[in-house]
Amino acid sequence: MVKKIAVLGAGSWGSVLANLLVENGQQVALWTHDPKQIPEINTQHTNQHYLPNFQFHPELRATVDLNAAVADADVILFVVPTNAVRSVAEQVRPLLAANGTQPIIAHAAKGLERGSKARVSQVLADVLPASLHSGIVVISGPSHAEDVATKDITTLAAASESLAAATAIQKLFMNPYFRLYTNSDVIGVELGAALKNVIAIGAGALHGLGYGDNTKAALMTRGLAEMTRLGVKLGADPMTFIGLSGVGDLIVTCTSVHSRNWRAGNGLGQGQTVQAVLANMGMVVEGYSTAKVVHELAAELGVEMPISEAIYQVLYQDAPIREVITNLMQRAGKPEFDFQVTGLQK
Ligand SMILES: NC(=O)C1=CN([C@@H]2O[C@H](COP(=O)(O)OP(=O)(O)OC[C@H]3O[C@@H](n4cnc5c(N)ncnc54)[C@H](OP(=O)(O)O)[C@@H]3O)[C@@H](O)[C@H]2O)C=CC1
Ligand SMILES: O=C(CO)COP(=O)(O)O
Repeated sequence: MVKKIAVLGAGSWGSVLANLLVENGQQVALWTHDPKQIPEINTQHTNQHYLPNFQFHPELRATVDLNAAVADADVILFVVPTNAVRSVAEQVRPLLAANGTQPIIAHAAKGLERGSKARVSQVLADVLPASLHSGIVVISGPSHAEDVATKDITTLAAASESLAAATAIQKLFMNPYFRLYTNSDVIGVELGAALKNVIAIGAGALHGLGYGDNTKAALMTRGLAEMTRLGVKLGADPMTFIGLSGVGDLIVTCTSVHSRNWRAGNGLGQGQTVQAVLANMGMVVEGYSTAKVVHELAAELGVEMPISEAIYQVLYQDAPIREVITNLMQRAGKPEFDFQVTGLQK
């Protein structure tokens, strides 16, 4: 059955997901807060700033009318940057009450909110009616918009406390090149997605500085160890970090030129300033604000996250990258595994 879906956010990921849903035969309203995008998306069927040289399905429609987008929607999918989710949800809340609808709430944002340190589903639960909370679905995994646009085979997790809601989202998105797996570990999936962006900035920086493959593998593997350490402390299942939203997304973000986080790091490695790389990206670099939240959480919870902390020092304290790498390598020796991997029997 055709579902009505409101996709909120017409950046690179929102417009590609909306386009995919149209191709899957769904009725989609792509909401943007920027009226300048409407003629381009609806008439030329492009979104050149966010997705150069890509032609959308002619039936994809964008709107600035949030009420029209969410009225009677079966699903509302938030795809704005993490730090914009709260303000968009606050605009949606009164519209839901006025329309008396009970849509599935989903999101595809990858970060931790500045200030509150909340995961995105926690932000949504903070703002939206309690009757919708248990059905919030997170979709996340190794998935650059640029590759999905060209129908590269892509796999994601659809995580929710409600298997019914996760399965409904899975069905809407699945097609011959896009495959979703349900997952009940919302905490782990959201943390994997958010924390890998910080590590990806580090991977880009190593590339920019000319480090080789051994160093990049070391960063990813030890980065994953500390992502898992913080995740477990916050209630995630450690197994989630070897899944799509952990190792999967870490690989794609730490190795792809499409990654905004990797490109930001690469610019830093080549000697650009933080301000310059952020200003020139023209798209969100989630790992920048998440690095600060991770710094705060790690200190608060007493979790050792040396790589994320080094990246924080580069981003916020002007620490020279080579110096933080030297400091990391001079740390005392330690065992490889310092946490218990549950669920695995000897
Ligand atoms: N790009 C990708 O490949 C993927 C991205 N993601 C995640 O999806 C989320 C969105 O990323 P992405 O699409 O890349 O981001 P972009 O920077 O490409 O686009 C963000 C969009 O959100 C809009 N926006 C920003 N602030 C607000 C606001 N306060 N109210 C309404 N709209 C707003 C922007 O509008 P404006 O043009 O006015 O700035 C823009 O249209 C991020 O959390 C990202 O990590 C996840 C998987 C893949
Ligand atoms: O999460 C992503 C790919 O899975 C997108 O990463 P970037 O935001 O770094 O482009």
